[in-house]
Amino acid sequence: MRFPPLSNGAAVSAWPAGVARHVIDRVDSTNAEAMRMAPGLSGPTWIMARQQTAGRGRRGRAWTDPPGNFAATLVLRPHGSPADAARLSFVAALAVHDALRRMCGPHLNLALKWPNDVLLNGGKLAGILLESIGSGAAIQALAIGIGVNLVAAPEPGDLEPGALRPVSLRGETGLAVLPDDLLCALALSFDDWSRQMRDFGFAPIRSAWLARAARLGDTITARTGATETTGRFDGIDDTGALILTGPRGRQAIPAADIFFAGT
Ligand SMILES: O=C(O)CCCC[C@@H]1SC[C@@H]2NC(=O)N[C@@H]21
Repeated sequence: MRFPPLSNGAAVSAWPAGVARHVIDRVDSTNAEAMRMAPGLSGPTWIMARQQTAGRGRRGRAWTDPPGNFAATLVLRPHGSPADAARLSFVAALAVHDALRRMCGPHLNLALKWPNDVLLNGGKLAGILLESIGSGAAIQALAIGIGVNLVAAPEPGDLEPGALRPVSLRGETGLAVLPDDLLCALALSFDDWSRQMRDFGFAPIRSAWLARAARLGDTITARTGATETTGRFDGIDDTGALILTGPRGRQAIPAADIFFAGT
């Protein structure tokens, strides 16, 4: 099937073999729908909604997306360990980055922010939320939810103090990318990167992610609950934890929100 070239980002028609897709007009959250559908799915499936009424973000935050923005969830039955499942968030961030570059061109000023945001011109363009059915060694299904502000970004006043400026692709560049086209590009890109991880492990994912990382080598702050750690951002380890080097030496931080000075 060929999508008509309605956007000024390149239209994408190919779709990875063995992967299903469901497109829904309106749903509470594609991640919630993924959890409901997972028991009946026979293989990897992308669920995309044209509108979400109760989109969810990381750490219990809400995620708003009007029609025209991208909201989709990939449901997988992960074969590896729970740690491998967590590493798929880096695969997803790389896939979003590369799909947008492929559609919009190499000059699109994209970067990745740990753990898995995609930035455009330094503002937050896309977020990723991993949720699972089952836990530990018994993960039955993994939902990788991806939201991209293609046409509109939330008002900064609706966000928590210190949150990165939200941006949209259209607002920053004037480019129009259709959610259906991005879904195809993203599904292909995710397929490529997840094969890399299956065949060669996390090392190539880690290096590709670091090559696209924002503020590598800069001083940043990681906040987990009431605990704040400030230090030099020295990369990620082989579990995907953030490496910060500060007055207390080198620390690996498995989960946090990070803040850049001056944003
Ligand atoms: O807080 C974040 O940065 C993560 C946002 C993830 C939003 C996406 S939109 C598609 C999927 N469905 C949801 O309810 N959330 C994710």
